[in-house]
Amino acid sequence: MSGRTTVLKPPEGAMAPVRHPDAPAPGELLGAHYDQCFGCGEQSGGLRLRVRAGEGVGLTAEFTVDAAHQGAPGLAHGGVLTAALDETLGSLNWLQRVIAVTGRLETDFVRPVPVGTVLHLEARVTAVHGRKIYCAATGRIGGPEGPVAVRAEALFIEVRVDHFIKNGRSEEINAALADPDQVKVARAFEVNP
Ligand SMILES: CCCCCCCCCCCCCCCC(=O)SCCNC(=O)CCNC(=O)[C@H](O)C(C)(C)COP(=O)(O)OP(=O)(O)OC[C@H]1O[C@@H](n2cnc3c(N)ncnc32)[C@H](O)[C@@H]1OP(=O)(O)O
Repeated sequence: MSGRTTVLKPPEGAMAPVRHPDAPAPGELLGAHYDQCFGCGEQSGGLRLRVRAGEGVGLTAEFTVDAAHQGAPGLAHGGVLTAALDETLGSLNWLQRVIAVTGRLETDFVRPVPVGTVLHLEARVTAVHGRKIYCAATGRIGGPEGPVAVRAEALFIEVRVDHFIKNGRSEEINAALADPDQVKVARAFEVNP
């Protein structure tokens, strides 16, 4: 796509993404990866994104823009829309059973998105090269087949659980480590990839 930085173009030798055999079935709702997550958790003012597994290494998500998400009066803030794209793209990792963080994310804002709108998101991994995961997403308004309002391309980088343990504030890390279910998911990805 014109205007994109070259780092978002998969290099020669990049591979097609592989859906993990234990990935959630198409149509299955993916739960929050962390209940305090701004994107998929339940906290007030958050995005409360609902993500469903799709076919291949793809998925869909819905984000309802509410008054807490405004930039201009009655319109969604661009950074909030980018966060919705980021969260949707990050959820793709669950289909590959890897843990990865956003390295680069480029967003096109095509149409303004009014408060009250349901943003219908769709994302897919396009290529993988070593730890680098290339992916793309769109957000449509007026229905899943409606016009594109936002779109993004991104590069995620695979990391180990240690990335969070080393860098996260100890208060939240200790609470997460004390929650066996949360850690079980993260460990399962690493021990049994
Ligand atoms: C108890 C705990 C439970 C935890 C349970 C799991 C929870 C799972 C939560 C997931 C959450 C998701 C939420 C939504 C997604 C976010 O929003 S994630 C948050 C936003 N992102 C970040 O905070 C990332 C901050 N950045 C970093 O930490 C580091 O820069 C990175 C990305 C880990 C890379 O550092 P690194 O591992 O040292 O990698 P490095 O060797 O520099 O680079 C590797 C390759 O990537 C390329 N690369 C790296 N950065 C970039 C970049 N910015 N642009 C272009 N290329 C890049 C390099 O050029 C290199 O390429 P090659 O030489 O291999 O061709």
